[in-house]
Amino acid sequence: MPQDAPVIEAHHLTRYYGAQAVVQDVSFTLQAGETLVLLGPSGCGKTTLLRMLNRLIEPDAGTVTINGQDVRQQQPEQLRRGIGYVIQQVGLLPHYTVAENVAVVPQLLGHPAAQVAARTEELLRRLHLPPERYGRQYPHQLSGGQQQRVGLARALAADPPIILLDEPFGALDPITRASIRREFRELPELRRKTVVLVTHDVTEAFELADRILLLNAGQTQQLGTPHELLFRPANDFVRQFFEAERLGLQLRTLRLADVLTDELSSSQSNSINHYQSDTNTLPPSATIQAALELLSQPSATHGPPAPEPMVWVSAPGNRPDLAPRPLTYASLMTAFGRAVQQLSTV
Ligand SMILES: Nc1ncnc2c1ncn2[C@@H]1O[C@H](COP(=O)(O)OP(=O)(O)OP(=O)(O)O)[C@@H](O)[C@H]1O
Repeated sequence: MPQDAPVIEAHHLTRYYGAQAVVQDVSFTLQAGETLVLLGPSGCGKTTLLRMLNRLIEPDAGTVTINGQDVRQQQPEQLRRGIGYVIQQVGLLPHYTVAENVAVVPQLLGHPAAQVAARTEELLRRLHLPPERYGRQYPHQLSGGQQQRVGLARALAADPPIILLDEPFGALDPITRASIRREFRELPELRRKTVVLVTHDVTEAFELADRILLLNAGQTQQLGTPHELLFRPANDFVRQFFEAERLGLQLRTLRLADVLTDELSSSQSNSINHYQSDTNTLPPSATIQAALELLSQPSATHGPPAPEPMVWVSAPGNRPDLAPRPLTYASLMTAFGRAVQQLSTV
């Protein structure tokens, strides 16, 4: 969970190319552990905004402070060693092995050799590149997805508190992309880090973001949680930007606890007699999408109290006295439709 002191503060950032303001008066504040996704159509200024955070581009107006210090007071090289940076083109050093590529920044920072070696091994293993197999290979011997994993390992190697990512999964096919994204999201160390990620992929933004900054023509259209952008769009641009994927985004954003409000707080349940196993049980914090996926598994229960596929929702943490509830497609979709209608009309 985010702590109080801001890690990154962007104040009124503006950048021109010629007469065109490609980033215009953009501000945001990020706390430790938060992930901000910069989202918007091609050319809207996402990369320019990201690169102003680590001084790869200097703003024409506005300031960036990191841990309370103006980045202009720091040498750009020094600043960048404390900030992990991952780009779509990966940018691995072709004449360095995989292990050497991962070790570059910790070595520059003077970390002890044994510590660097141990950290490199650990990261390669965690990103599904066993070091005994891949450590001595060269980048050209790896697939695009594997190179992208090395790029991530390299950005994480010195354990920087801040990571900036520019379309990090952009060059990959959709299946590899989804699986690396899942690995990325589940990396335990990312929970402590402050992450800013550029994408134009709406699903990716909703999967990874704590908050989204939606840009158009260099200007902030809305800064908020995925839930806020979806159900409280600030203007027509925001509403239309999500239109084509609205249903999928609602399924990924709403949680069982959001749609089963009455069911989960009611003490009237006789389902406990039928409750069989926890392999088909979801917590109330699971998304509707996760519940639909579990319902479609062959392992979904068929039996009392319902003859059709059925999963269970465990009681909320504050009501351990309640029994798990059965959930079928029909009951889930009814609750989901009711919740969407309520959220859309408030
Ligand atoms: N070095 C440059 N010189 C002139 N114009 C530039 C330069 N870099 C970027 N631009 C322009 O600034 C605008 C914003 O570019 P930027 O790369 O930040 O957009 P983006 O949202 O990241 O786009 P994409 O999603 O296509 O990568 C674009 O119109 C681009 O043409």
